[in-house]
Amino acid sequence: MVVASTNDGIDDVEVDPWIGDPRLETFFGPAWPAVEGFHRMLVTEGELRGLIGPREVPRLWERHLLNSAAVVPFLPQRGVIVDVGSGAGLPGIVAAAMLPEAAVVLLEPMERRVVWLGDVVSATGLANVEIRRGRAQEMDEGVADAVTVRAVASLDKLYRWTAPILRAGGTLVALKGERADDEVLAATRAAKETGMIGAQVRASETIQGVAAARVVTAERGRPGRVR
Ligand SMILES: C[S@@+](CC[C@H](N)C(=O)[O-])C[C@H]1O[C@@H](n2cnc3c(N)ncnc32)[C@H](O)[C@@H]1O
Repeated sequence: MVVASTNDGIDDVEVDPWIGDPRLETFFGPAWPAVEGFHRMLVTEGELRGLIGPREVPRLWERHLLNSAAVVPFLPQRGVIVDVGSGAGLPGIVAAAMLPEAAVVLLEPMERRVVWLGDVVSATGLANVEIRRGRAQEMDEGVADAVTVRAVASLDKLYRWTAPILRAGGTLVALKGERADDEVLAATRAAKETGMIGAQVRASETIQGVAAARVVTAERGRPGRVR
């Protein structure tokens, strides 16, 4: 961890080691201006607006923005993606920036966070984002080609909440941590009951040297298909 001493070591400030690293711009490509703008807003306003803790600021790139980018390889280039429990906009804003031809719906029940998401969309100019205030259980049925989710609920709950949102053949893409395999096992019954099939834990790489994210993917079964 990089630490900058601002006052004879009395007031040490942790610095994000990714600041100024050219590999970020290369990795994000055309999405870079929007992702960089989003990062800037999180740094300047994120803590103040209660979206991230102070300790997260120096970890924004690796733990949050690159981690969010890890869902993109499992998402369709076009179609409707619903990000359930967007919060600060993770992974939904990053996915929208990287998939400009997809229509991304950020679903978030908390008013304060909905306002923030609107501010982010205005500031970044992302034209492919719709913000909806509400809970997953209240969302329209069968509308999504994919659902993304990070840090919202256990996988068994996510199956129950998101299977109805997905069209048949649509994919749930859930960022999970170390216990991803255990969660898949624990959700076996919920998978059967909700018609979610083919759950897999995938290691998703972003930039070389960054620990791969663990992503659970599962598909909403098509009627009549053998599981
Ligand atoms: C811990 S935060 C995670 C936010 C963001 N996905 C991230 O990774 O930083 C969980 C978010 O899920 C939202 N949430 C909780 N229950 C929900 C539900 N039933 N449907 C949709 N969102 C929900 C909360 O309001 C909150 O913003």
